[in-house]
Amino acid sequence: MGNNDTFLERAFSLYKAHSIKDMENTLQLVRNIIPPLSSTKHKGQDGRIGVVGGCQEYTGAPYFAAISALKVGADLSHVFCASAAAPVIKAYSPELIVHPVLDSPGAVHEVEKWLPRLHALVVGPGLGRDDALLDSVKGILEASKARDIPVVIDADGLWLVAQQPALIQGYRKAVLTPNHMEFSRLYDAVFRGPVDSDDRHGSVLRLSQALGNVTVVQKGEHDILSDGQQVLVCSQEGSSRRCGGQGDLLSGSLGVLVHWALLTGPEKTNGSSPLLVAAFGACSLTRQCNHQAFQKHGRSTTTSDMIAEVGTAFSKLFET
Ligand SMILES: NC(=O)C1=CN([C@@H]2O[C@H](COP(=O)(O)OP(=O)(O)OC[C@H]3O[C@@H](n4cnc5c(N)ncnc54)[C@H](O)[C@@H]3O)[C@@H](O)[C@H]2O)[C@@H](O)CC1
Ligand SMILES: Nc1ncnc2c1ncn2[C@@H]1O[C@H](COP(=O)(O)OP(=O)(O)OP(=O)(O)O)[C@@H](O)[C@H]1O
Ligand SMILES: [Mg+2]
Repeated sequence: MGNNDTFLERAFSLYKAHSIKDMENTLQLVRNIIPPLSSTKHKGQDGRIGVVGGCQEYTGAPYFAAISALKVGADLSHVFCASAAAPVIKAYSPELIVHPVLDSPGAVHEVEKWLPRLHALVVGPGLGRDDALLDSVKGILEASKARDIPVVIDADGLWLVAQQPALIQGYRKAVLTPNHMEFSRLYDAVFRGPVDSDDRHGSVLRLSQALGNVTVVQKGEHDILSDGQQVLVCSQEGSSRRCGGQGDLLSGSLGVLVHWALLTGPEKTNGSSPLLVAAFGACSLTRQCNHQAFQKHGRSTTTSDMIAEVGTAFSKLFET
């Protein structure tokens, strides 16, 4: 019995040491995709990101995503939202460019006009599930694919994808960031059966493969990421505090990192998919923000406290 305990402890610490080494290797790849700060660059070069989301009920989520993109290092951050949400989001922040277009009849055209000027779209935070709005978002996704623009799909954007997986099937520049519920919903929609909760790695791998190698990030106690070939695990230490909005910080950050990763290309990511490396970066960053904010605020930590940590968390992880 005693021997067995020692064996298990050793096996566990070996596993832990191995995974810490893996994490460190992958963090190094994230560092490789970060563009240097330079006085010769013009505004916009480090990223122009669009967030599609925000409706009468939810204004926090698109704000969190869009401000996170800026704090990570994008130069410009746009929000395309329903008209009722726009004044609220504008009032949170003078830093965001807010377009009250999503519930207008010409929504797809209004967003399409901006697409040539955007490097990546984050679709879903605070979008809601109104059919007319979702129908416009379907058109926006199709227009983005036609222009080869990378898309991060989160929250109610994943609700739409679960209704119509064909929308992103085979689109290699899509990253899906489901939480526990959103993952089950997607899995069930694609495989017509429940997730095997004992095999999270296999489930994420299979879902990515079935969707034609879109990148899937299953958030949870450990984040499991796959592009249908590799599976990565992000166990960066966070905290036990699970306030709403942490996922929005993740998807907004990922919008910028996806753009940077695609600019850099696979030569600098050691053969791993640039999108997978970007996703690992966003997961590590979100969890590190959570960790730092919790050190200061404990149980009262909120997503705004985490956003205040983005700069120092980023330096600690990626600029040391
Ligand atoms: N301040 C805001 O405006 C916020 C708005 N949000 C928006 O709210 C809308 C709905 O998002 P939801 O995430 O609630 O999506 P869902 O409506 O799919 O609900 C997810 C449910 O799953 C539960 N859950 C989460 N993790 C679980 C786990 N490990 N095991 C069991 N249950 C679990 C949650 O409590 C929640 O009730 C989206 O538009 C989203 O962007 C959220 O982003 C939170 C912040
Ligand atoms: N049990 C956990 N322990 C540590 N970190 C976690 C845990 N669960 C989730 N996280 C982290 O919190 C972040 C958001 O994940 P979460 O599952 O809360 O997303 P979400 O439900 O989409 O959030 P939101 O409220 O913004 O919609 C991710 O970075 C994830 O790694
Ligand atoms: Mg969410």
